[in-house]
Amino acid sequence: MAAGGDMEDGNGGTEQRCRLYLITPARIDDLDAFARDLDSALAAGDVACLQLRLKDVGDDVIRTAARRLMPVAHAHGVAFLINDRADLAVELDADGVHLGQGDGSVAEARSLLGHGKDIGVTCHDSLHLAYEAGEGGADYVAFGAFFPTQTKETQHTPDADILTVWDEVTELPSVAIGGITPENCKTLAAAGAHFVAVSGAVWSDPRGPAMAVKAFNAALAAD
Ligand SMILES: Cc1ncc(COP(=O)(O)OP(=O)(O)O)c(N)n1
Ligand SMILES: Cc1ncsc1CCOP(=O)(O)O
Ligand SMILES: [Mg+2]
Repeated sequence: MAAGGDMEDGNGGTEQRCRLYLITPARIDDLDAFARDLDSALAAGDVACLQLRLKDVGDDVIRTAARRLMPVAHAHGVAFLINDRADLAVELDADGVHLGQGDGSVAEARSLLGHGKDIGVTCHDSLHLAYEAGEGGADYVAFGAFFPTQTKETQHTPDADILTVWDEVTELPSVAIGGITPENCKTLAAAGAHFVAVSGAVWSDPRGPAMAVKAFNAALAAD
């Protein structure tokens, strides 16, 4: 799905249907140390995508982080998306953008990014928002938060059934997000999620991010 990295979902013939989608912490104090952690995490197993999700920082901080981290992602064949900002995604030649309901339209992002890039849309617990995003030309829709999370204040807590319904009515990939761990991710994959988007359970794992990636891939591969 993306030029610089492989965001193909499992339906593309890979042996594992549901794949891991990583999201950076909202704040990265030591960029070089994070880049080393990222490199070891991506070397540890299959990851479809990394989303740079810095919050409450200036554009130059996002630019610096993207220029340091995108090459690491691409070295492992991992797509690199920017959160919120289609304009920066274009400027930085990222593989796409993730848009929340307040981050501008798919049409606007597509006019900036063109068709070779991935545009994802937050759809909370709403099939209506997902249909709207799909009709607008989104490349994936994201539902969540499925489990309690400390990473983001969320009002929406969908049931996993929404993933099954979505999988039955369309081939447009779905991403599940919110409090996902190696212990609970399989329920979402079994329900139909094409990707599980994860932040805290990887970057805050006391065993280190590489062991967390291994644990997720072991859980997602298990029957
Ligand atoms: C894959 C994925 N899904 C949902 C979100 C949340 O986006 P949004 O609602 O715009 O909230 P912020 O992440 O911008 O705080 C996401 N970033 N990625
Ligand atoms: C960005 C976002 N959107 C809904 S929940 C969430 C946080 C995901 O992070 P974590 O995997 O740590 O719960
Ligand atoms: Mg957003």
